[in-house]
Amino acid sequence: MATKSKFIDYIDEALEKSKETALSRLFFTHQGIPYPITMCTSETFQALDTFEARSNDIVLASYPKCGSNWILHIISELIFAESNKKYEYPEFPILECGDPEKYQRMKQFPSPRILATHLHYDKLPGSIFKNKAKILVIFRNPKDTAVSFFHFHNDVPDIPSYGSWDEFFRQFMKGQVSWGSYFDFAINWNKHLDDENVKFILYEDLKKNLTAGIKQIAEFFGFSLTGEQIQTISAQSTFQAMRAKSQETHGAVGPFLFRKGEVGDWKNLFSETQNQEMDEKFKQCLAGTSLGAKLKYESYCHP
Ligand SMILES: Nc1ncnc2c1ncn2[C@@H]1O[C@H](COP(=O)(O)OS(=O)(=O)O)[C@@H](OP(=O)(O)O)[C@H]1O
Repeated sequence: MATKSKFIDYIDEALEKSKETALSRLFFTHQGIPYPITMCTSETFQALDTFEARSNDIVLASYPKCGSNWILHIISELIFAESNKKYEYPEFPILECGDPEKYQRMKQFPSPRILATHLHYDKLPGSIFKNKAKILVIFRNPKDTAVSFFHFHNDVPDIPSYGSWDEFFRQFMKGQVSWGSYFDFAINWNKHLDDENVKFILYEDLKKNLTAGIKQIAEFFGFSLTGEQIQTISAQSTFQAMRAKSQETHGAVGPFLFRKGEVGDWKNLFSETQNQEMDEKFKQCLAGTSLGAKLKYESYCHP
C-alpha cells in the first residue's frame, strides 16, 4: 500500500500507545459508541465536523475487520494504473483517526483522496452526502468478522488482549468493542445501500471472484482500465500477494493484519451456543432486510 510513510508511522505510534494501555482503559465513548483511545480522540471528532468532502473523494466504509485494507490496496492500484502516479497516503487513511489538524492538511491534498472509515452511517460527516462523494460499503459475515477482530487483539503483542475468545464474543455481541456493534453498523447501513452514490460489496464475493469484484469497483468509481490491467491488479491483490508484502506496506503489524484471509474460519472458534446466539441476533436485526439477503448468511454462517 505504501512505502515507509506516514501510514506506517501512524500504526507504529498507535501500537506504542497500546503497549501502555490495559484493555479496561482502551475505550472512550463518543456519541454512544466506544472507540480505542490509541487511535481516536474527542478533539479529532470535534474537528471532523468541519471536514469538507469533495465530490471525487473515494469513501470506503466498513466495520472493522471486513477487509478495508484489501479494498484500500485495490483502489490505490486502480489509481496507479490510470494515472501512473503512486498513491502516497499523506495521512493515515482512516478518516476519524489522527490529530485534529489532519483535516486542515487534507485540504491541500490532490484528488482523488481515499477516505476509509469505520464510522456508522449516521456518524459520517454531512459533507460526504452534501457533496455527493461516492461511498463503497464493504461487509463481511459477522462470524468471521468477530473471529478476525479477536485474533487481532490477542495475536498482536502490543494490543490489549482479551482473557479468552468467550470473553471477546460476549463483548462483541454487546457492541462493547472498538467502533461499537457490528449489528448496529449493519442496521444503520441497511436503509441506505440503494442510495445514490452508494455501492455494496461483500468480502466473500470478492474472495470468490476477485477479478469481477475489482471490475465492479473500477466501474463504480469511474476508472476505465483494460482487462489486462484489471487482471494485473487482481494478481497483486490476492491474500498471498498482500501478506507477502505486508511488512513492507504495514510495518510490524502487517503479518497480523493479513492473518488468514479465509471464509469460514469462525468454525474453529464458535461453540454451538455462540452459533445459536449469533444466528438469533442476526434474525432479530437483519432477517428479511435487503442487507440481510446481501450478506448471504445462510451460505457463510451456517455449518
Ligand atoms: N487480499 C485479501 N484477501 C482476503 N482477505 C484479506 C485480504 N487482505 C486483507 N484481508 C483480511 O481482512 C481482514 C482485516 O480486515 P481490515 O483490513 O478491515 O482490518 S482493520 O479493521 O482495518 O484492522 C483480515 O482477516 P483475517 O485474516 O480473517 O483476520 C485480513 O486477512
